Amino acid sequence: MSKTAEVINGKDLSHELKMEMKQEVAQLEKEGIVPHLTVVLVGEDPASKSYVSGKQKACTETGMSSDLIKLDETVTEEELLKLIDKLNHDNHVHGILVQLPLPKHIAEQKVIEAIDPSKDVDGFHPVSIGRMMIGEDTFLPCTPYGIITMLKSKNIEISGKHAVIVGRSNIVGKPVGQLLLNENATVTYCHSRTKNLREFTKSADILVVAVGKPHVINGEDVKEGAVVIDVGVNRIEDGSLTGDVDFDSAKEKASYITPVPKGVGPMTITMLLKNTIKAAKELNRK
Ligand SMILES: NC(=O)C1=CN([C@@H]2O[C@H](COP(=O)(O)OP(=O)(O)OC[C@H]3O[C@@H](n4cnc5c(N)ncnc54)[C@H](OP(=O)(O)O)[C@@H]3O)[C@@H](O)[C@H]2O)C=CC1
Ligand SMILES: Nc1nc(=O)c2c([nH]1)NC[C@@H]1CN(c3ccc(C(=O)N[C@@H](CCC(=O)O)C(=O)O)cc3)C=[N+]21
Repeated sequence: MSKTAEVINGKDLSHELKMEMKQEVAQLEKEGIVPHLTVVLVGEDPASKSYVSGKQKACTETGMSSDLIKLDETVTEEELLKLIDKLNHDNHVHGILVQLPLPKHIAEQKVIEAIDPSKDVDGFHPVSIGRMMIGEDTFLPCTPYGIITMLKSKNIEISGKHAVIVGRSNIVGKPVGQLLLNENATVTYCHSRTKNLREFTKSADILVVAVGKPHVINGEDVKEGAVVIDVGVNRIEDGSLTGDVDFDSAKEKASYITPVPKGVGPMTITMLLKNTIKAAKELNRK
C-alpha cells in the first residue's frame, strides 16, 4: 500500500516568499526605489477583475506600489497601444501587465509586443520568450516560474526526469516545458490532438496539467510516485474552484501534488511581484 502524496501548498510558499520580498522592498525604499506595477484591465469580466485585485493586494502586502488602469470594453486597439507607449516611457512604472484575455477586436499579440521588454513582468514578449529559450537571464513567465519554484522548494529532482506537459499554450504549457528542459528534464508535450494521452501521462515522473477542463486527469492516468502539478483553474456549477486533476484519486498515486485552489495560482501572483522587483532594480541600474 503506497502512502498518499505530500501536498505542495502554493499559498503557504507564497506567504514565505512575500515576507522575504517585503524585506527586499524595504531595503530598496531606503535607496529611494519603490517597485511599481501598472495593471491594465479592459472590460468587466468578473474572473479578470478578481485576479487583478489579487495582484494588487499582493503588491500592498509586500510594500510595493501598484495602480490599475480600467478601460472600457469598447476601447480601440490604437488607444490601448497609445497607453502602453505612454507607460513604456513613464520612469515611475517598472512593470506593465495587460490582463488577458482581451476583447476580440484587439490583437492580443500586437499588444504584448508593444510592451517594452524591460517592463515585461508577465514574460510574454517574444524577446523574453527567446531569452528564456536560450537560457539567458530574463523575466520568466509567472506561472511556469512559480511551478519551478514549487518543485525546488521541495528539492524535487528535475534533471533526467521525464516531464510530461498536457497543454501547449504560449503562457503556460510551452514555457513550463522549456523551463523543465532548461533544468535537464526530458520533456514530452501533449495536447488536444495527442493520441493515447494516458500512455504518455502514465510514463511521467513530473506531470504538469494545463488544459482548462475539470478533472481531465485522474489517479488512473498517474504513475506511482509521480509529481503532479495542476495548473487548471475551473469554476464549476456550485461556484467553487477545481483543477484539471481529480485531486482525491491522483493523490493516492502521486508522491507530491499541488491542490486547486492554494496551489499554482497564488504562486503566479508571487512570481509577478518577483519580476516587478527585478524590473525596478534593473531600471535603476541603467
Ligand atoms: N494557476 C494559474 O496561475 C493559471 C491558471 N491557468 C489555467 O490553466 C488552464 C490552462 O490555461 P491556458 O494554458 O491558458 O489554456 P489554453 O486554452 O490556451 O490551452 C489549453 C491547452 O490544452 C489542450 N487541450 C484541450 N483539451 C485537451 C484534452 N482533452 N486533452 C489534452 N489536451 C487538451 C489544448 O490543445 P490544443 O493546443 O491542441 O488546442 C491547449 O494546448 C486553465 O484552466 C486556466 O484557467 C492559466 C494561467 C495561469
Ligand atoms: N496578463 C496576464 N497575466 C496572467 O498571469 C494571467 C492573465 N493575464 N490572465 C488570466 C490568467 C490566470 N491567472 C491566475 C492568477 C492567479 C490565480 C489564483 O490566485 N488563484 C487562486 C484562487 C483565486 C480565487 O479564489 O479566485 C488559487 O488557485 O488558489 C489564478 C489564475 C493569471 N493569469
